[in-house]
Amino acid sequence: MSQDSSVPVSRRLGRYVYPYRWGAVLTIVAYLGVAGTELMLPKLIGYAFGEGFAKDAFPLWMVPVVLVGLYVVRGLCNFAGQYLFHWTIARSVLDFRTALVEALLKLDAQVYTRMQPGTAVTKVVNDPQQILQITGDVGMALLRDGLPAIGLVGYLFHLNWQLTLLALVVAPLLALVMKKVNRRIRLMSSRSYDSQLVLVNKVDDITRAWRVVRQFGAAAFERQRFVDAAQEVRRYNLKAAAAAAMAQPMSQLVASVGLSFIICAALWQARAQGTGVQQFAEFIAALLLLISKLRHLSDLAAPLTRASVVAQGCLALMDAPKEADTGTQELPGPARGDISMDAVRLTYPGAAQPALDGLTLAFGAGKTTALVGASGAGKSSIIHLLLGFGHPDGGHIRLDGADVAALSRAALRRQFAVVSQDIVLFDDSVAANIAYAQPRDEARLEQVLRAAHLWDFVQTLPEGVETPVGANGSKLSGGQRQRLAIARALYKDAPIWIFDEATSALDTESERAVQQALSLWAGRKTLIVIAHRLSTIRDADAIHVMGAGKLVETGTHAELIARDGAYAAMVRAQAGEA
Ligand SMILES: Nc1ncnc2c1ncn2[C@@H]1O[C@H](COP(=O)(O)OP(=O)(O)OP(=O)(O)O)[C@@H](O)[C@H]1O
Repeated sequence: MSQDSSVPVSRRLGRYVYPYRWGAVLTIVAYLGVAGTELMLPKLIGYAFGEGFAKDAFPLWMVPVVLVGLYVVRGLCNFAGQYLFHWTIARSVLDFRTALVEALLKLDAQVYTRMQPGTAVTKVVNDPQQILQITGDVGMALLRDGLPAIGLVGYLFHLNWQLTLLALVVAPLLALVMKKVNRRIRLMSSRSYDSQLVLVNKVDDITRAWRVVRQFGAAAFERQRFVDAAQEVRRYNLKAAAAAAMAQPMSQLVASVGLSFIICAALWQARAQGTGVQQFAEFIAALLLLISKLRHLSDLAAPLTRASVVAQGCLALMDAPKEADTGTQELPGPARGDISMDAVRLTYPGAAQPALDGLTLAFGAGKTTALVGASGAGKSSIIHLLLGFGHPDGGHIRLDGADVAALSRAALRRQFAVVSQDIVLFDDSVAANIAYAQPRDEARLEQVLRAAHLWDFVQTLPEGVETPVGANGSKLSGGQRQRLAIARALYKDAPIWIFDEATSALDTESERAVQQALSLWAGRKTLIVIAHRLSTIRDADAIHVMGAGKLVETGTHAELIARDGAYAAMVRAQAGEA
């Protein structure tokens, strides 16, 4: 949790508006200009009719000049007010969104396992605009109705301070009623917001899993799930609207109690002290005007509460645990690639069993080391720790003798190129996916495309290397996606290469690409291969066999076959399957 979580929401949002405060101030000035010209209009018309009938009055051409001039000034002020208002909001939203995406990029790995992509999209893209737009609109309405309300209170004091004080007696009652109404609005808005996130994630699921949905003929099922979730949103939105609709009648009810109270008191005062009817009428007229302003102000409670609920959602994302990057040590250049794990333990939050249970093993520099073992044995968890996505609960991991925990995450991750089980591609071109976040070098691009056996395929694409690959590479085949990921890893040219082989069978050409990539690097890079098909790793310098988070046995293929243990049994089992 960040320290910021104890700072009030309004103050935290204010930080994003503060740099553009002059925009806000000028907006107010512009709107004061609009109000000023509006006030001048009746005055000028009165003047024109009052003075204009005399023979030697002002020349007639002044009428259109002044009138049109006034409207021009009013129009300019109005335009400037709107423009400055949106300028301030847009700038603040940009900064707020940027801060949110920065937080998103630094989240702890565990947070991603809990958060659906739709939630992140809503919080980073939609919510900041909604929050600051509502807050801005409410601010403008406060200026429009709040300032005159304060003026009216002053005027009432001027007219009759005793009666005004009496009128203010209902203020605490009004505050109490509004507090109760607001609490209900907050509760319902918060439920509506949560249910809306559920709805967003349903759409996210439908889009992401469209193949599964169709395969299972589950369109009607998904539709119903969506409608159920949408019903929840509707229900809470209606409840929030009903709570908001209570604000005006309740505040008016309290005001009417106060008003009747005051009329009685004023009549009593008038009868006793003989106050004139005019003064009394003026007082009541001003009071009625004040009540009408309060009516508008009470309507602001609902949007403001909604904005505060949404803001809390965004700020919760900002406060979510960040990846700890306490290591400060840098590596001067590429690592040699000597990795050792010493009595490493890892238990994921909420897991009953440790994923790694006192694991001790090594990956030699420039060697090809394979990790094999049953599903869930802990192979990916080793990679998880090597890349610094998590921290061991016990033991040490060393890279070239340096404790990995002491290295900065950036220095550590620069040493690795990874082809993971789940290939993740960006909705961008072939080239952009390969030279991801790195300077583009055409010759190198061709070289890695050829090495990954993709060059010929890419030549057949309509736009060559500039062809978009679709959402997560959906326009490519499974094998092509895998080879693209290999090309990306080749392009990164890191000293340690991790290949987490997919369990699904590769087509022959992809398998050949994998084999060639492995042989291309064998002896030159430190290779860590998580293998499911043992044929891939026959030539490995060492094979670590894992079981239940522990190292079961280790050796070369020949040694392990000779030992006739777990590895030999796995080889026999796969030979039987083949
Ligand atoms: N984020 C997580 N939270 C909780 N438990 C996890 C998490 N990731 C993995 N596990 C658990 O840790 C154990 C080891 O998982 P790991 O992914 O390392 O196995 P693996 O050997 O790579 O399996 P596979 O060959 O199927 O990929 C499993 O029991 C798994 O359920």
